[in-house]
Amino acid sequence: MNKIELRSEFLQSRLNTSKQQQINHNHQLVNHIKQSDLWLTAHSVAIYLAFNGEADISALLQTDKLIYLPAIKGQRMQFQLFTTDTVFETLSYGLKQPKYIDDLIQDPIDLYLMPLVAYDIHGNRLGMGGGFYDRYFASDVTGIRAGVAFSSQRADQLPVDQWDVTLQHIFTEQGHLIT
Ligand SMILES: Nc1nc2c(c(=O)[nH]1)N(C=O)[C@@H](CNc1ccc(C(=O)N[C@@H](CCC(=O)O)C(=O)O)cc1)CN2
Ligand SMILES: Nc1ncnc2c1ncn2[C@@H]1O[C@H](COP(=O)(O)OP(=O)(O)OP(=O)(O)O)[C@@H](O)[C@H]1O
Repeated sequence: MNKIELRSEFLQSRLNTSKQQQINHNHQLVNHIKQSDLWLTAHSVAIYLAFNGEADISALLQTDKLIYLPAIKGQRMQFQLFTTDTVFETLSYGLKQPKYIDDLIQDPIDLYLMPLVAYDIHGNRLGMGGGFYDRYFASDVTGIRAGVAFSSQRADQLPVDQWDVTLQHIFTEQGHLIT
């Protein structure tokens, strides 16, 4: 299967999980993340606001760490510091994000927790198809790349394009996988 077929299949299967199951899995996921050395040693962490049935780790917003959220404009994505003053906007397809700040200088971030549509145990990642994370990491970015997903989003072997950026870690409700 190609990426487009895999994406539609995994997006569909993600929507088939019951509400209660999702709540349980989100809770387990957040606990695995919070117990990990990755989280414990990071000062600044990029997370995301779940949409479209993604694993919801927004409980991590309540922390002493510096939390960053992605904001997109055109083809660009940057990570903006989340504070009590953060103003949000909702994009046409229902994605909520901090209002994009023009001419922002990107702070370095220790740990990136990324949403995904599917992953494999080699650390390959299939996203929404916008290429936002791939383009972001194509420029010199330090920081650890970790994917966040339900274990049902695991694929046997994803197709890989030359621009694809791999995951060094994956968190699911079942635990923490190092690729
Ligand atoms: N929660 C979350 N935030 C995120 C991402 C993500 O995957 N999840 N992104 C990771 O990249 C960026 C947003 N990326 C996106 C990439 C593609 C589409 C997209 O396919 N939009 C379709 C309409 C969607 C639909 O309803 O089918 C479109 O523009 O036509 C949306 C967002 C930044 N923030
Ligand atoms: N480094 C890059 N430079 C230019 N274009 C890129 C780069 N990385 C990805 N792209 C473009 O982004 C598009 C989407 O790529 P892909 O299908 O792998 O996205 P994805 O990883 O699923 O999405 P996302 O990263 O937003 O979650 C591709 O058509 C590709 O041309």
